[in-house]
This record gives sequence, C-alpha cells and structure tokens, in this order.
Amino acid sequence: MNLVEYPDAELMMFTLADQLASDLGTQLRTHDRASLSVPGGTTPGPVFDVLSGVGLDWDRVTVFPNDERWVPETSERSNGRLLKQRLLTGKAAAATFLPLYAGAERPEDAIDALAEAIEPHLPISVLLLGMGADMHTASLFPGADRLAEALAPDAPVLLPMRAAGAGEPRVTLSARVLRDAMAIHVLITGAEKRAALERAMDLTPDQAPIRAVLDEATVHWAA
Ligand SMILES: O=C(O)[C@H](O)[C@@H](O)[C@H](O)[C@H](O)COP(=O)(O)O
Repeated sequence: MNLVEYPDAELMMFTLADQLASDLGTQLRTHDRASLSVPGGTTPGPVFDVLSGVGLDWDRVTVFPNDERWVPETSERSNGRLLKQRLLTGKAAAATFLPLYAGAERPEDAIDALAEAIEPHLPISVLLLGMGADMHTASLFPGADRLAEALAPDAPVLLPMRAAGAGEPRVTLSARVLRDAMAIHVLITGAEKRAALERAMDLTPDQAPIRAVLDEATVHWAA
C-alpha cells in the first residue's frame, strides 16, 4: 500500500482530483476510451466538484459507480443521483454515465443486464474507492450475504449484496474487477478510518474487504 497523508482535507480533494484527471489523460493518450469508477457516500463530493471542471476529452470517458444502493435516483441515498449532481456536470457532463440501478424490484432481476453494460468498459482505467470504518469498500461489507462469492478469483462482474450495515439491498462490483483496475485510489478522512485502515493490513479480505485492493492501491488520507 502506498499511503499519502495530506495536511488538510481540502488540499487532498484538489490534489486527488488532479491525479485522477492525469490518470484518465494517460489512458486517453493511448486508448480510444477510458473508464472511471467512483464511490458514493459522503466523502468524495469535493473531489467530484473539482474533477467535473477539468478539461479532458470527457466524451471518451465512461463513468459508473463502484456500487449502488437499490433505490431510484429520486432518493437521497442514490449514488447515481450524487454522481449526476456533483460529477457529471460542467465539463464532465460530456462523459457517458452507466447506472448500476434499474427500476426492477430486486437487484437479482436486473443484474445480468447491468453487468453486460459494464463488461465492455473493463478493466477499469481509473478507480476511486471509499471505505467505511467497518473496512467495507464498494458494497463489499464484512458479513455480507454474498461476500465470499464477490471475493472469489472468478467472481462475476457485478453481484447483489445484502448486509446488516448496508441499509437497503445493494449491487457492487466484485473484488477482482476492482483489483484489475489500471490505477486504484482510496480516499479516506478522519482518525477512525485511519485506524481501521491500519487494522485491515493484518486481516484477510473476508474480515476486512478493503484488504482485497490495498496491495495495488494508493490511499489518500487527511484528518
Ligand atoms: O455507496 C456507498 O456507500 C459507497 O460506495 C461506499 O463503499 C462508501 O465509499 C463507504 O461507505 C464510505 O462512505 P462515506 O464516505 O459516506 O464514509
């Protein structure tokens, strides 16, 4: 793991947005298209605000979330809603968005079609992940019903996931899809998550799912 510590969160958000833009630019110089997968939750909004204003060939970029809560975009809990409001705006409005929610009642009813839409955009060119204090990343929660399947080397691209700490049912990219990304960044803030990150280093991915990507990741941290 490569850990970068910043003196304050604002500086981190700017620097990280710059880094993501530069990683995307590198990919676009040698490939027709690039893919960017990002987390929802409460932490990454300021990174999205900066990144959305960066000049890039956004019309050659496909954006999708790491995971989604099984709620429509009218819900405040929708990651798709967050991305549309904070990332797919300004210059980045030219990017193509792939939602991980479809209006079916259960994720199981739509998972195959959602996975099929993601498949052509793999491996992910640039991956940004968040982490919870329970060491989950994407919707790979410790104790989740299909965690073992999602951590398997031959896991499907996308899985439905239910866990005590997750609220509503979720869908999530599998660990192998996350790990195969060309560039992996993890964004965390605060002392609690920093301690959890250090704990995760001594645990296995089924105990601490973030562990599945840490060897390849750059972790960005500020208090
Ligand atoms: O949809 C989600 O919930 C995320 O993708 C999830 O994995 C998130 O990154 C962490 O839960 C951290 O969330 P916070 O930034 O809100 O602490």
